[in-house]
Amino acid sequence: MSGQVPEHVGVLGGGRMGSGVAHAFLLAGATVTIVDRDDAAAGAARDRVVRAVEQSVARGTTTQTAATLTARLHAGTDVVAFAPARLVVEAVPEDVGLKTAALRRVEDVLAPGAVLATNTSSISIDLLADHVRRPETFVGMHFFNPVPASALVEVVRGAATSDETTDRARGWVEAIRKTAVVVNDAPGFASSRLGIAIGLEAVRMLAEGVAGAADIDAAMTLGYKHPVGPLQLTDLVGLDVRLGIAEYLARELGPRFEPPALLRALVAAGHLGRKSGRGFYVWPDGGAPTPADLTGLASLTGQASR
Ligand SMILES: NC(=O)c1ccc[n+]([C@@H]2O[C@H](COP(=O)([O-])OP(=O)(O)OC[C@H]3O[C@@H](n4cnc5c(N)ncnc54)[C@H](O)[C@@H]3O)[C@@H](O)[C@H]2O)c1
Repeated sequence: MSGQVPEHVGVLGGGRMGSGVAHAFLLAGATVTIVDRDDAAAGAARDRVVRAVEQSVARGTTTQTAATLTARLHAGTDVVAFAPARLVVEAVPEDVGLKTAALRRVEDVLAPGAVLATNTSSISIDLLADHVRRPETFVGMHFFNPVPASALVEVVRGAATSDETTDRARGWVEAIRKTAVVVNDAPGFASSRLGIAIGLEAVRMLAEGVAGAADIDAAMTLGYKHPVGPLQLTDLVGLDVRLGIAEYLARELGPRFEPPALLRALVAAGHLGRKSGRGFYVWPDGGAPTPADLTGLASLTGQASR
């Protein structure tokens, strides 16, 4: 296990998650190379990381200067730049075809022994491992959004991931001052599976009239010290996103993850949560959310609502 980050870290796809991963490894002392699909995307990725670095310096999260940190940041479009990396984290969009092609391209330039990690939030590690030549050095590193504010990384080991690869990934997570949980490859890993289970039950309770949205959320924030209640969290993540994950888990794990009719009705009505201004709550610009009136929609589901 390593208490240090690798000297060189590669990040494929410098979007929301990739730029966060790059920022975390830069702060921990690595030289970080981001590769994105074209010059514009690579430039945007670099700008995102530079902004995040400047914020960290302003907040006093690091004693290094922004200039020192960004001197170790590179962004481009050719995966050949990953050749010196001991770790590459893939963070391209959640699409099996895109990811398998990208992983193969990266593996072609990596030195034997380098670890190739994927930040997939739902795709099976074993499924992706079927497309790489060295599955023993392939592992999931599931970062959470936003990366700088999140304390957790799920290290997801596939059937072929070696103990050494798992230990190195766990050590690197600790070196960027986050906590690793090691999870065997399974649909939804640990975090999404538990989070969705609570979220779906909260929607069913709302539809059955057990309690209103604010009371259901308070039961978890005050009763269980969750930072956000399950219905408000569903609004923040996006009802459409959570519906997609629930459908996937229902296919993989059975009917206990079947999405409630109320969730489907809200998505069909375009009530997707904060991003559309309305979900289980109404989200006024700059104001505090208030529980939405779901009477009409709940009746569409054929279930009682209060
Ligand atoms: N957003 C989240 O909350 C979250 C949380 C955990 C994990 N994830 C996972 O992280 C991954 C990335 O998600 P995101 O939200 O950062 O997406 P994003 O759309 O913000 O970023 C994707 C990046 O990949 C780049 N890209 C696309 N095709 C590419 C290619 N062929 N080669 C190189 N770069 C390419 C895009 O230009 C973009 O910069 C997904 O697998 C997602 O499931 C997302």
